[in-house]
Amino acid sequence: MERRIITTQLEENENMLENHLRPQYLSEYIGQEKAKEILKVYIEAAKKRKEALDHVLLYGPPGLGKTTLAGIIANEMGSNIKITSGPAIEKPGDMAAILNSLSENDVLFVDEIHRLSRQVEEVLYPAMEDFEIDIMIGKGATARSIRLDLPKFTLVGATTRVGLLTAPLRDRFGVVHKLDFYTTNELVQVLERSANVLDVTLEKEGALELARRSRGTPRLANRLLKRVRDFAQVRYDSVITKEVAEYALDLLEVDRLGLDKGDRAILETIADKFGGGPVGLDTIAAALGEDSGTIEDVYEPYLIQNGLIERTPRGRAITRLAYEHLHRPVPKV
Ligand SMILES: Nc1ncnc2c1ncn2[C@@H]1O[C@H](COP(=O)(O)OP(=O)(O)OP(=O)(O)O)[C@@H](O)[C@H]1O
Repeated sequence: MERRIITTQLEENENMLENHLRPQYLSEYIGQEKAKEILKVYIEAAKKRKEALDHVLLYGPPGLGKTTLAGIIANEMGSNIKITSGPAIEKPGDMAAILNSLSENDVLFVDEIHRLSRQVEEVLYPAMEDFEIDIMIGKGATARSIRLDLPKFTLVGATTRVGLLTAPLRDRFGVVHKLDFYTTNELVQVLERSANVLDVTLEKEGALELARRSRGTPRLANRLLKRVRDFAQVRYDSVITKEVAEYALDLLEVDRLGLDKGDRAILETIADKFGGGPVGLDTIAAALGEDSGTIEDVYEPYLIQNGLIERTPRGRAITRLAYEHLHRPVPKV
């Protein structure tokens, strides 16, 4: 399938924009009230005791603000943050080197932590528990391991697939929190904040239209805002009204539920080629010429969450709501 505007993966050049729009403190972080409340208490307690914060594991779909929250934790603690990711750390020695470079109370953020290899993960166990690492010195028969003390640090791990974490790693986090999709109202606040930073006028109805089509995800809301801003600047005196938002989003083929062409192709394929299902994931993938893992991880969660697709023991089936959304007659059973 072609490149998606609504993909939650970062696009080229988007990093700069993301950093620009990132809230710096808990008070600016919109929504996720439970996570904020818990973190506030833990952060205050750690600061009072002049200790590093307990290790924190954040999980949930991409683009909901895990990286942002890790940065906020460091800011609120008055510490520095080092950022890395599971796939970037290939060898146990790489992890040892990163840990060794930390200073007292630093935050180490490991994105996609479920992708650490077992050997790399094992370096983390004593580091997280006792702030120590074992390092091998020498080779062959003369090799021996020595124990090194580490500064007290806070590991903030993020994952979209918490089920893939091993039990020993998961158990070493003192705080484990799931981030939820944002409500439309919360996304309106995210958009209003971003519009301010980007210096574009966003009318309430325009914000609502964008929020509704952003799949509960701040990253998508910000991306759609940026695209629509381009339209508004070129044609509409830089004001994003409901009409401008609707016009631009329709042109971008992001529909009223936030679905794009790729999502609709999945629903249409199940409807047209497989009588609405149930049909196996691999069959759907083959019919679309798409990878089944991508369908399962990237497309399907939102379609299921919104009641458009059902998972049955015999495969995927589309729902009545999906037929209605596609403007097709619901088949009689
Ligand atoms: N609660 C929030 N309030 C305001 N803006 C937010 C919030 N959460 C996220 N954002 C914005 O959304 C964008 C994406 O957030 P972030 O990169 O933290 O997501 P993520 O969950 O870490 O995604 P990934 O796991 O894919 O890296 C950022 O630009 C950030 O400014």
